[in-house]
Amino acid sequence: MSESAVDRRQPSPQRINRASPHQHTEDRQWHPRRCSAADTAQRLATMQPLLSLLGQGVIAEFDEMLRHWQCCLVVTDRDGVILERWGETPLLPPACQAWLSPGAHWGERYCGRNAIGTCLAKGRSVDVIGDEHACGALHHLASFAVPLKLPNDNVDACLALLSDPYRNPTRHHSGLLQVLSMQIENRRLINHYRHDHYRLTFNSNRDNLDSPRSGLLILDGQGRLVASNSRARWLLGLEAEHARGQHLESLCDENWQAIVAHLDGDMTLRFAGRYHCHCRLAAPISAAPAGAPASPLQRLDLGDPRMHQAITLASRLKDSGIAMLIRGETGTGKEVFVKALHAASRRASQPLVAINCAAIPSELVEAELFGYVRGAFTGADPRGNIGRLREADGGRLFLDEIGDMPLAVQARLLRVLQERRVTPLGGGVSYPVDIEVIAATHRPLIEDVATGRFRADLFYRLCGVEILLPPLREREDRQMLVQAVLDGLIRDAAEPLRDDPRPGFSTPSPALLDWLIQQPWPGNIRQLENVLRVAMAMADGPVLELHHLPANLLASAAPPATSSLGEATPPHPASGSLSLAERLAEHGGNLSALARQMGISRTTLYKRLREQAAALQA
Ligand SMILES: Nc1ncnc2c1ncn2[C@@H]1O[C@H](COP(=O)(O)OP(=O)(O)OP(=O)(O)O)[C@@H](O)[C@H]1O
Repeated sequence: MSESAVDRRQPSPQRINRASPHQHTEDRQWHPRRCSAADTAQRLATMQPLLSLLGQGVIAEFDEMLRHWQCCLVVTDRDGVILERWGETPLLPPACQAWLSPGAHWGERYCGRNAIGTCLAKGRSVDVIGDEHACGALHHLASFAVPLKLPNDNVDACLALLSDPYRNPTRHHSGLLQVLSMQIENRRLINHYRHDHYRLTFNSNRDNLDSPRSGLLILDGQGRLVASNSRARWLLGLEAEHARGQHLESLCDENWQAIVAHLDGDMTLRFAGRYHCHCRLAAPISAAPAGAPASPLQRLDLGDPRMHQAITLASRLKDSGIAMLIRGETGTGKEVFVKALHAASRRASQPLVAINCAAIPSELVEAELFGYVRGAFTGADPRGNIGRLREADGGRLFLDEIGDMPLAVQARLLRVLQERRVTPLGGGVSYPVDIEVIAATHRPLIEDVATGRFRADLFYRLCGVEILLPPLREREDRQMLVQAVLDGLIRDAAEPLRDDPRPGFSTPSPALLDWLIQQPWPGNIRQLENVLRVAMAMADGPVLELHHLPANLLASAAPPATSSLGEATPPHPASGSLSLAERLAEHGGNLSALARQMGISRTTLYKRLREQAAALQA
């Protein structure tokens, strides 16, 4: 008999057979439970992203080792419920095997001390061998567990190796688990941030840069730290909560521009003034020109062919002087698109001045646009006003809802665009302006030209090219967009909610994602954003579930009808038979609250109220 075989038959008396004075009490108190099939299925669905990541080759690499050690590997959710199992444990008694299959609940509240439950409770790796388990049914086991963390560092799962306790395999088992958990942590970080962040991998040995033991820093376009793996924080002596937001330049001796110049190549950086590390910087997947951060426009390209076409067109024309008219239903992201276009253009450092032609009373549009001299009209600011056109000098003027511009103002605007000079109201002096103009509308403006509501000459000056943004329900990248909108909400909430104990990372459960993707979204991305905001507020963890949405929100989706855009546009959600004025009264006159419920902007609501009032008077 070989030495290792002898070892296998000789369990350590201290660990395996040590009698516990409380053993019998504990046996009665602690016992693993099984979740119902429905509960297990729900848990599996929630953790699907992690399970498919494990299935994508992470586990396959260790198959042979599991067979050799005759042990099994399980992954559990945050409660300690086993979700999946790999490998066999032929030496374990059948009663024990039952606790290694999906649905078995290893939470400490049922099993007492055990590697899985205790690891999840403490948030660190734990090994429990033989009668160290509180539950007598588990005394035949040696179990080793490591926590798995989300990109925001919160533990959401656990990975455990389970075997009979006779092999004394602690060192190998915990080593394997550490490597696996690092690999999973890295994959999750890379997957989560792959689209618009840089990845800096570092190691003391150039040949080990691909190892899961390498440090990994996730950086934004300016070189600020957005996330990191635990190995990187350990190597650099960073605390998780203080690491975020630090600039890479404060950690090493090189400036960001010089580091970006080495994109995809190897380089050496000196960290903390002492440690020389071999490093490799990888670009975000969507970054187009090598070495440059992804442009704000490209970041909107999440995989929908029509959005891709719109973004490509805008990217080509952004500095050409050709006027662009952005058209799309309310909430499709026209303003976001214009802001991204401006930020990506040569005029990015100059002002982008937006004016919403639907929101300003028609008699004030001229004053707002062209400005006025002192005492130009009753009620005017006594100091005069230079007007939005001159405010935009050197930059870009964004005329939102251009279809609502009064005809008289259209004539004056046309003159300004032809002469490139502005004359304020009440004054004879004209001022030169250097502006690019970009306009947006939800209306088919060409039809307004045909009916005489919009000047043809102004239309052709503003519409060198029309860029159409697809409604959300027709976009093929809805899944990516849901996560992008969530990421935006988390970023927005980060500052004011710094003391909020809720996790800073959210992801929809498969069921919620499915539901979100199926909805007709009459209010497009704005409505989706509002729904996600509600889910985030209702959720008590990082996973947003369908049941986090109030029933009225779930019921508010309606089938598409035909709109003035000439495309399918659903009716307003939950419109019922109440007039807008009545619904406004129900909201205590709060325009924002009603607009939010309808999934439209305040401006659009205000306009619809005016239209309804006019229709009632007619
Ligand atoms: N690509 C995107 N990623 C994340 N959020 C987005 C995106 N596009 C739009 N949004 C969000 O959707 C909402 C509506 O966007 P935006 O105001 O640009 O739409 P719009 O078409 O100009 O609407 P309206 O016609 O009603 O003025 C905003 O709150 C914005 O933050």
